[in-house]
Amino acid sequence: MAEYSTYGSVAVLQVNNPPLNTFTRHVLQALVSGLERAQRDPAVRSIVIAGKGPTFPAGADLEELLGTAAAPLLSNLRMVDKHVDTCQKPIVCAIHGTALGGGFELALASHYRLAVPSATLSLPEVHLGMLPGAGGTQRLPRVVGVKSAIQLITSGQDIKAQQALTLGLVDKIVQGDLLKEAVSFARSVEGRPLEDRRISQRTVPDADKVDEVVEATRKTILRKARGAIAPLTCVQAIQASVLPFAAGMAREADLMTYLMTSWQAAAQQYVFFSEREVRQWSHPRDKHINFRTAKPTVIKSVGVVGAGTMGAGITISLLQAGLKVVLLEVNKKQLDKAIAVIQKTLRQKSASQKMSQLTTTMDYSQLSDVDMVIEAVFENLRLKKEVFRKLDVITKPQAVLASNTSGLDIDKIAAATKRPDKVVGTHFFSPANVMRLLENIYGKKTSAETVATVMQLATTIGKVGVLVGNCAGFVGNRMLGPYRSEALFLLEEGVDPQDVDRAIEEFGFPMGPFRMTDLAGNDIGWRRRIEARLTTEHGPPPDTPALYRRGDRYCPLPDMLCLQGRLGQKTGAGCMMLQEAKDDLTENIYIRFRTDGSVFDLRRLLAHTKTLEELILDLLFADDCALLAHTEAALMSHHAPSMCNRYDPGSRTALPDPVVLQMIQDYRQEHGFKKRTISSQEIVERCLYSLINEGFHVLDEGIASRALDIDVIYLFGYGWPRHTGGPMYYVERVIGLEKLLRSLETYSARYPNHSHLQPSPLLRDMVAKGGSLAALGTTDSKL
Ligand SMILES: C/C=C(\C)C(=O)SCCNC(=O)CCNC(=O)[C@H](O)C(C)(C)COP(=O)(O)OP(=O)(O)OC[C@H]1O[C@@H](n2cnc3c(N)ncnc32)[C@H](O)[C@@H]1OP(=O)(O)O
Repeated sequence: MAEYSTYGSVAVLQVNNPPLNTFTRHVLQALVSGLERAQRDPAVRSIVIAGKGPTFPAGADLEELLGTAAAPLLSNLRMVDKHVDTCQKPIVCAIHGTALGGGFELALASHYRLAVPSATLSLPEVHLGMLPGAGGTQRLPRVVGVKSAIQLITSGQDIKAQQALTLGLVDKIVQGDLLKEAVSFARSVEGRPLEDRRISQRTVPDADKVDEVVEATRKTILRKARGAIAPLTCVQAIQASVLPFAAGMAREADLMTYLMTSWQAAAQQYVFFSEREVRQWSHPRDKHINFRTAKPTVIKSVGVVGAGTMGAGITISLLQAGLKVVLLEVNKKQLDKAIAVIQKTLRQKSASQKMSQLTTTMDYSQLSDVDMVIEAVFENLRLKKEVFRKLDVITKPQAVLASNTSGLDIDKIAAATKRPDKVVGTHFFSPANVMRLLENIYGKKTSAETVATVMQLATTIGKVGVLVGNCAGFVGNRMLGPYRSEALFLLEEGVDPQDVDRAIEEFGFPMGPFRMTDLAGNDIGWRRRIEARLTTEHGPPPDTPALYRRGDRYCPLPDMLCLQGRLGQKTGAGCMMLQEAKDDLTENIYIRFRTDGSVFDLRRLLAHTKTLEELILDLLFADDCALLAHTEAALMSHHAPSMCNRYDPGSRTALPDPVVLQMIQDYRQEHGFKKRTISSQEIVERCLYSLINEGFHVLDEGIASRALDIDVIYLFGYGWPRHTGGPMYYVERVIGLEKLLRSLETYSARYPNHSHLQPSPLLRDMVAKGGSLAALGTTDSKL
């Protein structure tokens, strides 16, 4: 637990609790015993505290902190820190790996800190809905000042050793053998006065500005917190650091109790474990196939087909993980553009050496030797099948073939090959090198080995991989469907788009449904609806009622907006940016017409905006697959007006567009909708409850195996607010399943033709039998 040894006058205490040396009550008791022994021994004149194995303590043991042992654990930690702080012999912390939370707090209570260059320090408690409750909020500001302490504690960000040295958090960076250096350093400071080494005895450098600093940062913290209570509570604790140390500690302890007993802390700790639990996957249809039984194929090289935004992002992720990549793109200009983006991103990350692992090509035969291919071409089933047919012939028989699709049928794609067992879906989220989620989709014939391979790939490239079944939209986008529909129905009834967005953003989403579709591109859903024959590129299908499709209520507003060329924010601009974007546009439009054998005069085109929209449509639905890649490029640089908002040049701030508001008003009048005032609560409930209700269907059908899989998908792919634990956790632990059922019953009685508001049979069953989502398919008792 804490190994004791002496090197002459130096006692060394090494925390030994693999794998991360986290603090349990027993570890802390062992540390206290070690400290007492060293203090008692007259031959010992200094003490070194270090971590055995790969790291310095990574903080309190969360499993213990979640249970009934939380209070004793915390009080033990505070006691250890007090022992260390007040010790009459100098204590040196030797830091390697990650000194996190309580580990970093122990280091701050010590008199000296040495670190290896690769060490990372941080106080990440805010991500767990807590604050650094063992003196972190009191000692850190005494070193770095209130302003920096607020920044570091409310973000929970990593501090690399060099930065820690600059901030005065570390006294020395050690290049060689850390323990040896720490022992000799400890020996060198023996007998020196300790008073100025005790951080607790220092004053906060910017104490006179504390109120000013808090006032200046409060608004930003509140905005970033999106409803989480921990960040502002951390600030309150930091504010108390200007008080005498003991008073500040008492304030910290009170605020810690408040947070520790909040539902938000429980939700965020659930998120922590769920993020890791998804790695322990099992096949929803056959539990014998799981992370323990299925062996992944070793992947060393990956082909990426398509160098659009997604393909480039995926390539960056793979290169950053040290994999070899062959990037294939049939369009030379697009390929060059992607190479420039990849180069720039890797350079920003100081990882330019990774470029040597990249081969770019326009020739499919270059993929003959890769272990796996990720296809990332335009979202079009015909095109994807064509690509898979080619890949099946060219790649080695054992290569895994993955499709980056956001909702197309994996079985249909697999059927284009003679190796359906090796075909799988890998749904990356945009930007693919930034977003953590990877939704992995198995088809009917996908083998256990292939599933294990893509789940392993997620871990290798630092993503959170979640295994799901095959259905339209998989888990994430399928659940988003009812949410979007309900948002549109709210427009019909009298809410303006920005009011729907505001209510959802107040709940904690970074973006409401309309800003989100504006950003992603409204044409994506439109194309999908056209493929599903719910609409056409010219308007509703003939002989179709305007507000119904196949017996279901349908809101045609987004189709109407797309028909007017309101395709989305794309590169962040509305009509006003169109003029400034001419050059890019010229290039892409030129490509398209060269393929046609003709050259088009863009200036004439811009003079007739309608013609431009027609051209975009023409490109979108072009039969020639080769054109589709150009289409994506053309659309990316086409600064079309957004669906519901306008955007000032260079800004991402959505402004309500009077044109759209008028259009919605005319629409309400035409279809006899009577405008009524709708509360934010109703907006949030109807949108989110219909999404969650779909989650119950997804579980019922075995598309997701566990509620936590859905939560992780929403947390890491869709911006669901982390402090609520995810949609399924939130509804079970905060709202209550019974209340969800009653609300859905009320809304579905009021809107009998909104099918997604009809409570799912699984929900009804659970409420009737008192079942629990947490227990459904969960493999681990931690949660
Ligand atoms: C009051 C509160 C106080 C005083 C605190 O200290 S709160 C805790 C502060 N510390 C943290 O928040 C650290 C959390 N852990 C991490 O950030 C990471 O685990 C890591 C950076 C330390 C290591 O990352 P990585 O190498 O990727 O490993 P994993 O994240 O996969 O973790 C390996 C297994 O260890 C379990 N784990 C990690 N941290 C803790 C912890 N603090 N308590 C208990 N268990 C922890 C994690 O769940 C993994 O378990 P398995 O999934 O393998 O079963």
